[in-house]
Amino acid sequence: MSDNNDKLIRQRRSLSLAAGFWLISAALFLMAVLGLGRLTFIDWRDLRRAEHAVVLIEQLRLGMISAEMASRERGPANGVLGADAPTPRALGHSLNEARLRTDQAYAAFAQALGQVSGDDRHQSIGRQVDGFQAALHQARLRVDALSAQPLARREPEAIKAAVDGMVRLVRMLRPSIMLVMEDLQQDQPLLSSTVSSALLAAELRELTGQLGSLLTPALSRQTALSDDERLAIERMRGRIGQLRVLLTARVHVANGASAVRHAQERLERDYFGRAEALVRQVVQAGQTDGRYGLSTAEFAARYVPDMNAIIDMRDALLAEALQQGAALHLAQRRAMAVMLGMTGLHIALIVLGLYLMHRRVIRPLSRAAEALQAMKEDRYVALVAPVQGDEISAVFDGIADLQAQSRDRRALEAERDKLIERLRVQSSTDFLTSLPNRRAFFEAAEAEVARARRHGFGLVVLLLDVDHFKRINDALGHAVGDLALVALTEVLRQSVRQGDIAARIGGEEFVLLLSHCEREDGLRFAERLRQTVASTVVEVGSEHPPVRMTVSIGLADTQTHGMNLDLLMSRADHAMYGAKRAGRDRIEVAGPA
Ligand SMILES: Nc1nc2c(ncn2[C@@H]2O[C@H](COP(=O)(O)OP(=O)(O)OP(=O)(O)O)[C@@H](O)[C@H]2O)c(=O)[nH]1
Repeated sequence: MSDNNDKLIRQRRSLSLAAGFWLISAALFLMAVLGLGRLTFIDWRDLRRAEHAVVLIEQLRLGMISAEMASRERGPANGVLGADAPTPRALGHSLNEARLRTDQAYAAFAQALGQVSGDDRHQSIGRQVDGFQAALHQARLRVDALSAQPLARREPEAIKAAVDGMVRLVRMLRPSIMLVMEDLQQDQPLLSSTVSSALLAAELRELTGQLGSLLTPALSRQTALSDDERLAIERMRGRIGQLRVLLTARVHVANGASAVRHAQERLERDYFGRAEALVRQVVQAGQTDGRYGLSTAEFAARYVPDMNAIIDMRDALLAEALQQGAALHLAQRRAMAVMLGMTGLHIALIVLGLYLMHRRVIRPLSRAAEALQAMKEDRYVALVAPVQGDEISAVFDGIADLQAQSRDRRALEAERDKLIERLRVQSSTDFLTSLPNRRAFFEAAEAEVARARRHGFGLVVLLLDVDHFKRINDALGHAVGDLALVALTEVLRQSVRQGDIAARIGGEEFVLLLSHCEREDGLRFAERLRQTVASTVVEVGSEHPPVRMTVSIGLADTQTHGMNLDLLMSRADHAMYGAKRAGRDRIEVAGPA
């Protein structure tokens, strides 16, 4: 029993299945949300990077165009520096247009850089923007001041300084472009390789421009090249050659788009074919007699258009990078959409799974547990399975069977108990008079003797026997005898007090145990009883005359005979026979044994 109680207490202390389920559900849900949230965040970050890459490529494009325009501005600037003052109208006009283009390109670049603000790197870009604008202004002032002087008074060093000032401008743009490039390299290494090829093309454009500028002084003089000029030109051609190899290798390795390959073919044909041949021709002439057979303007008219192939190459590479960026962006958006869809589906599945688990397993199990618990207290809770035909419904069917069996068992037990009670009553009751029988009398009398012994009160035993009862039977029949016995029983019942015991212990033999009673009182009671019986007339129907009875009574008491039921009974019996012997219808008090 105590083992069972312990088990019950342990069960109550442990977490219930439903509470455990909610706890695990919450943990599972949280883990799913965190895990999927993290994956979604990674996809979102990649998407932002892809978006950002497109912005960076655009910045680089604008940066390269700014460098190109600054480089292009050198053409009309050189023209103005080579022409006598006042500057011819057409030259001045084309210089102004070139300057406007540089300004516009640079303004667009600076604005694009300004869009990405905040961190230190972009603050340093801001400083570089300011520095470039100041240098541009200075370089232009120098060109303007020099071109305002007559040609003859312009010192070659001053011209060189003015030209160098313009060349330096392009170099000044490089740090800003490289900062953006670094960002791109970090975010999208694949794209950065295409963009760095475009940077190589832009660099090539710059060097080819500078090569043109190196040839221009000798062409305008129409004299042979000086040693310094030849050295500078060869160096420049060497660097251009290196860039060509690098660019070709990159395009080859990257196996670029057809637009890039076409641009490269054009580059080989236009610049490295025609323009390079022109340069070779000029250099050869410059190494001998300086008879070039063409003026600066004629050289520029043939050389500069072929340089456009380099810009086309750069733009094709940039377009390719932008396309790659857009494809990457699209792929990331798709990945993001798929991830969001999967996340939603995942969470929905988890919620659905938990809901079904709760509805179909946890809640029915709790109900089953309640029903089983209630069955112990004889309460029968009806169970309806959420789904028919599954394991839970089988459990519910089993519980319903158990409930039915339990109900039947309880009913049988109740019936059995009633039967036992009836048998118990029957086994201790005389069937004719309904008085306690001999066995029941002794049981009750023993208990009363024990109580009297404990509390010290007295008892009196009266043993009654109907006088000549056989005669009534013989004369009037057994049935009349029975009626007489029932009438006598009624007299006895009405005579005794509550707490006294009246019983039938033989055929026409009765006993009374008077509680809290001493001998004298018992004797008075017996006398009254004897008289009552003697005066009782028993009507036994119209066929027979009424019956009268007398009784002989033997009296024993605890004061005289002690607290011993057997002794009291035998002494009372003895006294009763004494009364019979003495003539009947009398009372005999038993003397000490
Ligand atoms: N009708 C009826 N008679 C019973 C019952 N039990 C015992 N008897 C009868 O009671 C009579 C008892 O007779 P006896 O023992 O000879 O005694 P008695 O005739 O009463 O004479 P004394 O006792 O000597 O006065 C018998 O005839 C029994 O058959 C009963 O339940 N019903």
